[in-house]
Amino acid sequence: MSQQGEYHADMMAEFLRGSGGAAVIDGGLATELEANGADLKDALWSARCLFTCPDLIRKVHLDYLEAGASVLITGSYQATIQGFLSKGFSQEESESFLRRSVELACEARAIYLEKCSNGSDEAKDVTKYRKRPILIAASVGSYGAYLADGSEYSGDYGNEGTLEFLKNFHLRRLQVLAEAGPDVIVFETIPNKIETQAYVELLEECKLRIPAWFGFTSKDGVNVVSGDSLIECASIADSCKEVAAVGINCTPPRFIHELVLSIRKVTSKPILIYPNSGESYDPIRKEWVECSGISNEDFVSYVKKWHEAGASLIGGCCRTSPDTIRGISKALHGV
Ligand SMILES: C[S+](C)CC[C@H](N)C(=O)O
Ligand SMILES: N[C@@H](CCS)C(=O)O
Ligand SMILES: [Zn+2]
Repeated sequence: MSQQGEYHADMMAEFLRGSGGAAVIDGGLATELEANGADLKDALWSARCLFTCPDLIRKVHLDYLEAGASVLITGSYQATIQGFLSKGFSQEESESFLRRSVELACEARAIYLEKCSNGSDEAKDVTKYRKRPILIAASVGSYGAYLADGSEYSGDYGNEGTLEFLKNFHLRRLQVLAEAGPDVIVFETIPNKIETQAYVELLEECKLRIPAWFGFTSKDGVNVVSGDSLIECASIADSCKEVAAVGINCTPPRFIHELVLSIRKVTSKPILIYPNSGESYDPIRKEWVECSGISNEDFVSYVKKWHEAGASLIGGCCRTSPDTIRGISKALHGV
């Protein structure tokens, strides 16, 4: 393994050791922003909150820490320079929103850790306040997220989906997010092989000096949503020394066990999973079809099996909440 690869692997091993062998990722950020009254019916979706209600983003991060999360994923999933420019913001403003997404999560962590050690009565509630290692993961949503038409769930980018186009699309955003000081970059809801390749090439060219995590999305439990082979996508991620964890996000819980077993065949890196509730998304109405998902209790009942199958970073994606995270934390750590 290269020196950089070893450094990232050591950092992950230390984080997982400090997390009792398995770490809890947070739950749906957009979901919880919406539950707190934010309006996401916009092409920027949750990224809109970076300028309409940044304090709410910080509050939701804090709620997830109090629920037991040890990884906060930033509000930059649908935050792109191109998306902000098309709303009339300048390049400078667009870059500052990206930086803000990381700062808000860092601020929530600092507030939380201060509360853990300030000796107040509130801090004595060990179900909410436990000093522990906490990572800030800067979210990079796929090109399909920017398109705002749900194409992160199809991976169908038409003629624009070339390697060069995708690399150009993500380059500056990735640099700005990395410079804002997160612990990790997390590429979320990756729908196809070409975007996987684009991310890996960018990571190899950019030398960000922080590890990257890859989360693929599947709708059949076998392949990624485009129909490209998950095994091939996960192998491409595994081959990159900058990649420190590989896994699945925003995918129905019923598919996760098989997907973890498949990924384990092609990587020895830590496996992350943060499924959605299993509901389907209507990208035109920007609403979830509620009757199609599972309950928190059913979601949490899977957690131990996912861990036994090889997942060591476990959380929730869209339509999961602090209650889901409390359940995951209890299942893994008893609190
Ligand atoms: C992960 S999906 C629910 C995010 C929202 C989507 N890109 C949209 O703009 O409708
Ligand atoms: N990380 C995003 C969703 C990715 S599908 C969020 O939680 O809102
Ligand atoms: Zn999601």
